[in-house]
Amino acid sequence: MSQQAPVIISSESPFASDVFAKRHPALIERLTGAWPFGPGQRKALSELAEEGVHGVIRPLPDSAVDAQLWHEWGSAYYGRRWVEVPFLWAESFFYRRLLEAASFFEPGPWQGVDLFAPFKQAELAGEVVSAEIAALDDVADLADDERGQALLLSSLWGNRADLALQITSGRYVQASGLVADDSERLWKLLLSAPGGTVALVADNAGSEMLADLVLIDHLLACGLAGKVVLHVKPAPYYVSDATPVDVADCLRALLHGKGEAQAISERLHAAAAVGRLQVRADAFWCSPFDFTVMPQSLRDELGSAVTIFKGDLNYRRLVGDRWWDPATPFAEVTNYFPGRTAALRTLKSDVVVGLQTQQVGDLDQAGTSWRTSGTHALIQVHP
Ligand SMILES: O=P(O)(O)OC[C@@]1(O)O[C@H](CO)[C@@H](O)[C@@H]1O
Repeated sequence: MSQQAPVIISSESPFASDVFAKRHPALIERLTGAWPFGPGQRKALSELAEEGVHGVIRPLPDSAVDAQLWHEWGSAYYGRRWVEVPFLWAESFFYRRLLEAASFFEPGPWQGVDLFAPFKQAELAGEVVSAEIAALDDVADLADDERGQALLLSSLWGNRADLALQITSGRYVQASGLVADDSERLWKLLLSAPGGTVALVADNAGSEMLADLVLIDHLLACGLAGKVVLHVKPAPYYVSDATPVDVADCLRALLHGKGEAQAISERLHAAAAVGRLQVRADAFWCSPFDFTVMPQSLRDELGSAVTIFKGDLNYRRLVGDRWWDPATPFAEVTNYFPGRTAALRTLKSDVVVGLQTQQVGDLDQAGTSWRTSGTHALIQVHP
């Protein structure tokens, strides 16, 4: 890479500043409304809300399971205001502190309880998901390549169903357009190594995971993938990020859907039983770093697969959460990554690469918040 762009510090970005000033306090308010938390948890949550807006970053208590790790990871940041440190690190630590406040890792009744479950479950039981499940019967009649493209786009736009984004922006945002579309290259890549391993690094549960599972079924059924490894988060994170339980919930929703949905769920269960579909939840996915410091074991694993990264956060971590010139080639910033890579992402933060300068000018002129509102999306592939 010729030159690294500066890392995004939240105070330099109106979008990132708002995440701390508005999104996090609103989320904490919703959580306190959704759970019968006791006084200790309520106090910890309201202190976290206050700290995020007016205070300085406090470390985890020494008694926390991973206190030592986070003490190291954040040594340069404790005692500073949340918006004055790298956005990527601070958001990740916020979600870790949220779990601490809700006693997620502590032995006791709240241990392992997904505090975002009420929101995830409401989405899965909602009309959007029912309509998606019903529509699968029509998609099944399409020719293979047409069906593949329809499922790829549905997995891509499923990323708009982001519960963190909805907390401050209302329900679903209207889709607008693709600012980069390497989908043809992605199909060529998959066709060039049929029967290989595809790694799908997932983002959100619910509607998006449902679409991801349907795409995975297609890749396995057409022989484009011999095996799919579905990477999810080991713990609740960024509100709607999928965990293994969310994968199981989506498979169950498909199973109860009858018709093609039921058939997909049965095929995926069968694939899981023989190891053709594997679910992995590596601790690295909840760490506050970009993928340049990915552990060697994960690098090796993804290096021999075609890896599809879903969503905004994975994009920020793949290209680096930096103030890139949007015309910087995607290949240049992902060159360090060991394998063949695709990013499927709706744009929900400042970071973007691989666009044309003229195109960026036109988008800026249109006056919309195209980089952060989830109205635009991209499919980028390397090599
Ligand atoms: O990874 P996802 O679910 O697509 O998006 C995560 C997100 O909602 O969280 C961050 C702000 O809180 C942004 O990067 C992005 O908007």
